[in-house]
Amino acid sequence: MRASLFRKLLRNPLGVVALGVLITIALAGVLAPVLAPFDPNFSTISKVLASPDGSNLLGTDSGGRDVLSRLLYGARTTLLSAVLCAAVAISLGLPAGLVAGYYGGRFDAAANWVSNMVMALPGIVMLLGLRAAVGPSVWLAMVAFGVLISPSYYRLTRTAVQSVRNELYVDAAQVSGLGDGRIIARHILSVVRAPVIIQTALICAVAIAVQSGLDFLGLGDPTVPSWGSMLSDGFRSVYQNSLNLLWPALAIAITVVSLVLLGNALRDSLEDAEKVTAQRRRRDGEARTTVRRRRTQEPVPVELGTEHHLLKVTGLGLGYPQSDGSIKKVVDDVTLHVDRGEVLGLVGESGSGKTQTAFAVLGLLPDNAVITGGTIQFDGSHTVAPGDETVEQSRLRDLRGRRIGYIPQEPMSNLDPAFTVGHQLTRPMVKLLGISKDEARRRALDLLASVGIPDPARTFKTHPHHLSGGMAQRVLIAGAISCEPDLVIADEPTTALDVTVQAEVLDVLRDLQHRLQLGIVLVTHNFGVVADICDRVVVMRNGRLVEEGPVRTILREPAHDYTRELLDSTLEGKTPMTPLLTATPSARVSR
Ligand SMILES: Nc1ncnc2c1ncn2[C@@H]1O[C@H](COP(=O)(O)OP(=O)(O)OP(=O)(O)O)[C@@H](O)[C@H]1O
Repeated sequence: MRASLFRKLLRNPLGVVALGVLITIALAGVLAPVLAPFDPNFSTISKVLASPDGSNLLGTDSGGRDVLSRLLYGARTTLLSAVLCAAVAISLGLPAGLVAGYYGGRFDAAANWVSNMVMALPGIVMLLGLRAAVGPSVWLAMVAFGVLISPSYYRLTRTAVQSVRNELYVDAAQVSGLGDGRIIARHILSVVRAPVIIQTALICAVAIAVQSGLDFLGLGDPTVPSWGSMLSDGFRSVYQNSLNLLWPALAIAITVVSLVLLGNALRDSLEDAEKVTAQRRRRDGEARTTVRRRRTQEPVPVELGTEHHLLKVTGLGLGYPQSDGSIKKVVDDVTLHVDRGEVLGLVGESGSGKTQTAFAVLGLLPDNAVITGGTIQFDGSHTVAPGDETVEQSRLRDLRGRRIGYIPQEPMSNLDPAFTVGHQLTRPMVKLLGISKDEARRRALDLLASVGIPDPARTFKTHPHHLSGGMAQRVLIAGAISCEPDLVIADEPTTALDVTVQAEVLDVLRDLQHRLQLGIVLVTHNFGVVADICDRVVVMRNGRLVEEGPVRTILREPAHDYTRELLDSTLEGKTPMTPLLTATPSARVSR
């Protein structure tokens, strides 16, 4: 929950009143030993059902006990039992919802089953059974009720997590090298916090009603003063002293109504905050992929061949299982390589398999993707070894962020709106490079300057929604190179930007590539971008490699009709951003 949510709540008069009432009741309960004139169980036999007087301000009950004192101590019992119930429900439902929503799979299926089963149990019957089995205990009853109500937290959290786990900024966080634990704590928990707080206000109201109901039925612990037992006592003596029914009923009603009003006010504040975020997200497009997470395994060492490349993809095939049991191949027998200081353009029309190839290198394929053949080697080590059917995440964990950077297509969706630019830039550096926060801050400011951000100090403190698309893309480029990677995969890094900004961003990339001797794989469908920045180009169509060679050769003399068509369609009527010099003789593959 952001600070603005609390500020918005303070602007809601009903929310403020509800919060004030609840704080007052809580204080009354906490200070009961000081405020209460009598012990709540102290009985004056001569003053049974007495009317209010100087010593018993609200009179006495049927046992001659002071009503005011019992009311104050009852606030303690009632509020504590609500807190206990909510704590039990949260500690069971929240972690289970987080894990099930984030990882899915078997845990999700099992947790769903358990949650459905618990929800199907008749709550009151279970509580009555527990009372019969273990005797009257407010606390045990509330623990049991917490367990019974925990599926509501589980479902809420699971749904909230599922709604953000495919956000690109979650992928981007993983690519920047953050572990699942940190991603959950940093990006996911911030999304579920607000709904959980709202839910807690409402659950507390329900818990108070249930606890009072049990005491009213005489099923509670008679030694513990509570509003429910006072209500029961007042009900029995309503004809002798009707006020004894009024006080606990008022206390319960005011507390429950305040909790419900607080929950509603929080929800209104959250909806206001969400409207802003949703507008921003709609503007920036939807998330497109899920990130695969697998168990740890040791990297597989390989014998370095003579043709050692920074990145070497050999005969890569990948596909997706279909309902008839077959596998639809989306990448087939693709072979390519990139060396340090080289920019490889991966070109092809939409759906040609460029992004899938790049995601296989990054290990960002969806869970159901199957590697049908081939290998991927990064700097001599297999990330996809011969015979692998999936990309083993443990082999990429130490590479992503540190040695392989990623610049995504949609800048805004890849920055978490909840955190400042500086926070998002420095966290991976502190974790991956082991440097101090101050050092990371200095580096982040240098990085922002190096990608052409005019006022790095200001941008550092800014939240992403204050940035333009071009600025956000520069921030992501700064993030991608922050840990000095050897290879950067840029997936259509300029597509979402207008033409002038595109040229500026390409300038930044070109400059960094020269200065840092980066190997870059640039995924694009735009030959103009290729002409501007790439050294070599691989043309793909329908998942297969069509043609490969030095960029100038391909642009001047495309060997394949498809390349010519692609060139005609993208360069028609346009002048390449850099003049195409005479082609340098070099090996070229055409298929
Ligand atoms: N999760 C998936 N399940 C099934 N097929 C998929 C999945 N993701 C991608 N594909 C298919 O893989 C093929 C290649 O997609 P890919 O995203 O690599 O294309 P692309 O060349 O990058 O195009 P674009 O520029 O439009 O992203 C497409 O036909 C696409 O429908």
